[in-house]
Amino acid sequence: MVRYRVRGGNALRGTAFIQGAKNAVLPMIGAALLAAKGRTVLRNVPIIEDVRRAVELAEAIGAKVELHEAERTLVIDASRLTSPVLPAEIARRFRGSVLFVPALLHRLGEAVIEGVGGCNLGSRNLDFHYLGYKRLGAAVEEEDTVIRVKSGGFTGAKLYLDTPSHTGTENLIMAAALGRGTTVIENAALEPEVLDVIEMLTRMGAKISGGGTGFITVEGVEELQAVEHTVMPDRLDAGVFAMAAAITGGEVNLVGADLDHLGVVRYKLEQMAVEFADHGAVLHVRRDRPLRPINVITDTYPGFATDLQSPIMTVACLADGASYIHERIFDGRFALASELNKMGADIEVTENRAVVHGATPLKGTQVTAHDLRSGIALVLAGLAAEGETVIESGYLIDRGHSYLAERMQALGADVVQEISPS
Ligand SMILES: CC(=O)N[C@H]1[C@@H](OP(=O)(O)OP(=O)(O)OC[C@H]2O[C@@H](n3ccc(=O)[nH]c3=O)[C@H](O)[C@@H]2O)O[C@H](CO)[C@@H](O)[C@@H]1O
Ligand SMILES: C=C(OP(=O)(O)O)C(=O)O
Repeated sequence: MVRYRVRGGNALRGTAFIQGAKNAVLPMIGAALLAAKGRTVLRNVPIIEDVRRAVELAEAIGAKVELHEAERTLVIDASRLTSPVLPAEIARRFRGSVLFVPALLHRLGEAVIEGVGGCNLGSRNLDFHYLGYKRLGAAVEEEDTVIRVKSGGFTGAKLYLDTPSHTGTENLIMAAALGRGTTVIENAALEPEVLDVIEMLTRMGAKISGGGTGFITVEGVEELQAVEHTVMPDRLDAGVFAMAAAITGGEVNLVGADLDHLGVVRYKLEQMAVEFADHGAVLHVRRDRPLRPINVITDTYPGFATDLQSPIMTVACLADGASYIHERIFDGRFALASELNKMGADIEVTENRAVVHGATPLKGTQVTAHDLRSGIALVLAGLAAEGETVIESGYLIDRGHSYLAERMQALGADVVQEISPS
């Protein structure tokens, strides 16, 4: 059992190093498995539990993978894949497991999906993925909880997504990249991580155009080569550290954070009284005026990232007045509200809308992380609370944030990770 203990009261000051992006490295591991020869090298890899699970899953299907933690580097040799089965005990522990399907289809002609995990946020459908594979020529069979996809090679087609699914876009690009002919994907995701994956695939030899326009064209090629690629910085990790400075009235330098990647999140934080100054590759963040309340509507990029909705809910607790939050991406992403209420917050939730009545002082207590971002949002609450906040399960936080306690301590926060037998 992993738990975090946080003692509040310190304004964060100093320098934090922003990790590589979880939501870019996971599809990149999937992309590395498309290369039948050579070794892929991924740099700036975040040392998070989801990456550890992805390494285990890649090994379970036959790849040879080395995770060099100190160097934040992955070396992947996918020259021999041996099993099409994505075993439930690993695949159900993270969402990124779904990104291994295209490589299995290209390399082994079959993928057996015993389960896909990820944060529990309400419905997390995969119909766009399966419908897309079918339009490219695959057969999809469902037997109880197991899904079997078979393909004797993909043929280009016109695809569309009802909404711009992040992993759906990445998977259909990877499926089309080694197909025959031209595929067009309409209403494709615009997230910076998707563009970084396209950059890596292009370096591997894929022919992809229209990234970032919502209208992607893929010309299939015969093979893809193993390459070296540096994972982009994690905009969600950067957003969390910016909010940690904001909630404590601190001042931090975020090395590697890219202000443009924050999209609307930047403007919402500015409206709350957070100041940003871009010094090249270092983002300076401070807050020294009272926090103002905010209206947030989550959306796909460049709208307000749903993954930062929980953290900003915590910050809103300390703003004087009512903040309104409308969650539009997931239908079950407000489990945080009742945990914050245990700490003294006053949050009302009606379906996918929340009203945060601030400012309410927060008091440390034992709280539950229901998912990765509600977990990190509770760490933020702990930083601003009186007394000690204990958050379980810390594993969920470690799924997406690397060396959290160490990086928070470097800013003067009292955050400790505790590991005990469960
Ligand atoms: C590993 C990864 O990259 N995870 C991110 C990815 O998740 P993920 O790729 O799973 O999120 P999607 O963009 O696919 O899902 C968003 C919404 O679309 C719906 N949908 C999606 C696919 C589909 O086939 N059918 C369907 O109905 C889902 O139920 C959900 O309500 O994007 C999310 C939204 O930005 C982020 O919160 C996650 O951090
Ligand atoms: C929802 C998230 O992740 P995943 O899709 O990996 O569950 C997240 O990162 O907040």
